[in-house]
This record gives sequence, structure tokens and C-alpha cells, in this order.
Amino acid sequence: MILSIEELSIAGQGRTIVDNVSLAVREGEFMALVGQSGSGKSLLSQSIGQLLPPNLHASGRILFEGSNLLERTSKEMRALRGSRISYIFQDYQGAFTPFRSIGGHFDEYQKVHGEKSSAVRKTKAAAALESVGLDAALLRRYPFQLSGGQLQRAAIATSLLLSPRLLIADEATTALDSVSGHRVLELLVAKQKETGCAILFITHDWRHVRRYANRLSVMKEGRIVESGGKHRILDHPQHEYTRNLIDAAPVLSRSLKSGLEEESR
Ligand SMILES: Nc1ncnc2c1ncn2[C@@H]1O[C@H](COP(=O)(O)OP(=O)(O)OP(=O)(O)O)[C@@H](O)[C@H]1O
Repeated sequence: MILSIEELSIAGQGRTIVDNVSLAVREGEFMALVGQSGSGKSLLSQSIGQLLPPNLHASGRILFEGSNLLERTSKEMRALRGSRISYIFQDYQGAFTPFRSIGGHFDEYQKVHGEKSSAVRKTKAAAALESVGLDAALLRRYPFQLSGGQLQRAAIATSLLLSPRLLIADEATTALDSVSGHRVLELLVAKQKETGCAILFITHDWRHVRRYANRLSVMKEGRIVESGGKHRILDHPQHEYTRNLIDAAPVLSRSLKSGLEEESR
């Protein structure tokens, strides 16, 4: 296991939002987390990197590479985020400061994580951008001069720059049109194969679950109601809530919900 969340609860102001959740992500796998809006998926993912809003508190254990992340200091977490654990958010525009060039972002990111040579930083930035299918000339542009799809690609390039072992993608394609979203996801999966990192993928889009996930967990009202292999859950859901979610997804209308007949992944 690369990540093992054990009995995690997230609470604040007298309310428990995530309630005693356990969830494991295996080395190199694509793990999807689905469930209704407000069930606590984003907060769960934020707690992994100690990114919870200050009014909320997490308890339990989040084991990553042998230690409990909830016990790490803020300084240790800053070093870990971006290097061993990376995030891609729905709001990719928020990941960029408007008046700093794309190259400036790559440069700063590498500086923060200890790369002292400006020449190395430049070479790595160009290679990273090219690795996600973007021209290195875009390094000179500003975020508002790139399309949404290009910016999200640049965000993916940044988050993979230091070869993290775990990538957390919280509705990473929701803000993109479906063609750009599809391309970004294809890219993410290709990069995953190349680097071997695990992905925790939060989504409402069952097409993505069916196409890319190895396993999934279903969340409802702060609890995980069901976890397992994709084919088991899509074709033989055990919990009524999972059955309802799958039945409500029009894209899953084939004879086998997992699409096992036509897709092998
Ligand atoms: N800072 C906060 N203080 C108190 N409650 C919060 C805070 N942030 C989020 N919540 C509440 O916690 C619950 C879970 O929110 P979360 O964003 O994790 O849900 P989600 O499953 O990711 O939803 P969606 O699929 O719509 O993104 C929601 O009821 C939300 O309103």
C-alpha cells in the first residue's frame, strides 16, 4: 500500500463530516472515489496533504511511506507536497498566479523544492511542458494566454515534475469541455504508466471510472459504503446506494456496467 487511511474522521464546529473512514491506495493503481456532492470526498483528499480549512480537524491515521501524515509538522508537509504527494484540482486557474509567466511558475516550484541550478530548472521546465504535449515556447506566456486544456496540462506537468508517488486529482477535468477533459485524462493515465505513481481520482463521471479505474470506493454522508475492484462494484454492487448511483448514470447502459466486454483496463 502506498497510502492507508485508517479510521479517519474530520470534524469541526460540533459536526462530524467524515466519519471513521478507512481507505487504501495501492502502489501504482488508479483508485476512484465517487459519491454524492457533500459526502466528504474533497475534505478527505485535502486531509491527506494537511490542506484542511483551519476550522476543521482530522483524527485517525493517514499512513504514507511508513509514517502517519497527521503527525507530520507543517514544514515536513510542505516538503512532502509536490515532491512525494501532488495535487491536481478542478480549479486549475487557481493553481497559477495571473501575472507570473508559466516558466516563472515552474522555476519557483523547483526552487522551493531545492533545485539550485537555474540552467537545470530551465531544462526541466521545458522538458516537463513538452512531456504533456505543449510547446516549450509557452513557458514565456502568462496563464490567461493559455486555453483551459493547456493550463490543466501545464498543471499536470507541474504536479509530476518531481515524480510523486501519489497524485490526488480532485475533479481534475470537471471544468473542461468533454474533449479536452478526455485528452487530459488520457495524458494523466499515460504519465501514470510512465512514472508508476498511484492516483486517487475523485470524480462524478462514471465514464472515467469505467475506463480508467482499477478499484473504487463509494462515499455517502461522510462514510465509505463500499470499496472494491471496478468490475465487482460496477457489475455486482452490494450496497443499495451504489446500485442507485450506477443506475442513475446514463453512460453505464451497456450489458455489463464495467464495460468488461469491450475494455480490458
Ligand atoms: N470549512 C468547512 N467548514 C465546515 N463545513 C465544511 C467546510 N468545507 C466543507 N464543508 C462541508 O463538508 C461537507 C463535505 O464537503 P466536500 O467538499 O468534502 O464534499 P464532496 O463530496 O467533495 O462534494 P462535491 O462532490 O460536491 O465536490 C459539505 O457538507 C460541505 O459543505
